[in-house]
Order: sequence, then structure tokens, then C-alpha cells
Amino acid sequence: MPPDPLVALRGGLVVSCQAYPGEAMRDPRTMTQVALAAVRGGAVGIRVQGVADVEHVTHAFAELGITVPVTGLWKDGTEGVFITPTLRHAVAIAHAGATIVAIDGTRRPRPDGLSLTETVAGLREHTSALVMADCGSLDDALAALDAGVDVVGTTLSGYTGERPRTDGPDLELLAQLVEHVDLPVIAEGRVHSPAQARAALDAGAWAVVVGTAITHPTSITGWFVDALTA
Ligand SMILES: CC(=O)N[C@H](C=O)[C@@H](O)[C@H](O)[C@H](O)COP(=O)(O)O
Repeated sequence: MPPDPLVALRGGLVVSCQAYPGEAMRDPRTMTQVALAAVRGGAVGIRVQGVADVEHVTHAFAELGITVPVTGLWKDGTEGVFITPTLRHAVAIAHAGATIVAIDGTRRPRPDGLSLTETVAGLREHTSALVMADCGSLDDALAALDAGVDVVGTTLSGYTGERPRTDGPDLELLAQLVEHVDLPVIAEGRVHSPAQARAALDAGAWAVVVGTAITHPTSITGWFVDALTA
């Protein structure tokens, strides 16, 4: 059986609460409020970006007695390997309070020259956090399994060149991971409706992460505006 925090996520919705550089909502207090609203709505997990947001959300949860596991990541840059790209970033996110640290789980060279295996080993040496590999293909996820991660996600499908950027979630990749990777598989990326979330669970996802469609008002507004102006 997987570790307890992963058991807590099973069959549920994880809400990713992220604002991008320069946006009005990019503030740890705002993201904490969004996270609290998501928990009130039934989210079984929260995903947040950056040391300050992880600290703020985990402190608020502790004060309020909320035990929902927090997955943390640190985005550094926008090109190539940018999701928790190095061991330094990963350790900082774990020390900020994340129960699960999401890291780039692709086979691309990492900026600090460490392999994924070395990164996972380093994280285990310095912290007790679980490790989620954000993958872009089946080969990524198989390599991540070998590297010793605890859970894999389809997070980077459509963003690394190995898979097409589907309109909705990459259910085909999800099914491949569920069949071939003996770890919990999290569906993440472009889940834009409750029906798509349900389809991901039905395809074998351990849990479903939704970000933009719940927590990014600028994108959601744009979808409506596009519909009105088409
Ligand atoms: C590719 C990348 O940078 N993904 C990031 C990972 O944390 C976030 O920007 C996404 O919002 C998150 O994965 C959830 O996906 P969606 O927002 O599509 O529901």
C-alpha cells in the first residue's frame, strides 16, 4: 500500500492553486485563501507553487487543523526543465512544509547535472517528503519508477515535445501509465470539466489534479469571452 498521504488522495480531487509572475493573485495570502476555499469544496489535496506559498498554506492548514496533504513545487523559468528543476529547489520545497514534492520527472538533463535517481536519493537523505514525478511520456514515467519516486503524474504531457498537447487531459498517456507503471498515477494537465475529471478517474487515475479550470480566473474569463466573441 502507498504511504498515507497518497492513500488520502485516492479517488479524489487535488486543486492546484497557482498564479503566474506579474499577476494580481500572485500573493501567498491569496493562494492560501484559494486553497482554503478548495478544501471547503471537497478537495482532498492541494498543489502550490513556490517556497512562500508552500509555507503560507501549510502554516494556515496546521493552525486550522486541516490535514489535507500539500504538494509543493518551485517553478524556475518557463523553458526546458523548470518544475522544481534541481535538488536545491526540491529540498527547499520540502523544508517549506510540503508533504509531497513535485519535481520535473522527464529524462531531460537537469540544470544541476544530477540524474533523477540522484535527485530522489538526495531528497530522501535530507527530508521525509514523498516525491511526485511530473512526466511527459510513458518513457519518462518508467525512468521515474526506476529512479525511486513515489507517484507519477501526466503533468508535462504536451509540454515536452513527446506527446501532442491535447485539448483536454491526455487520457491515452494516462491509460499507458496505469497499465505499465506500478505506482499511483495522477492525472494532471488540462482537466477542464467535471466530466473530464471523472473520465480520468475511470481510466485508472489515482487522483485528479485541476488547476486552471478552478483557480485561474483570467483563463476562465477568457474561455467565456472567446465563446461570446466567436
Ligand atoms: C505544464 C505546467 O507548467 N504545469 C504546472 C504545474 O504545476 C501548472 O501550470 C498547471 O496549472 C498544473 O499542472 C495543473 O494543470 P491545469 O492548469 O492544466 O489544470
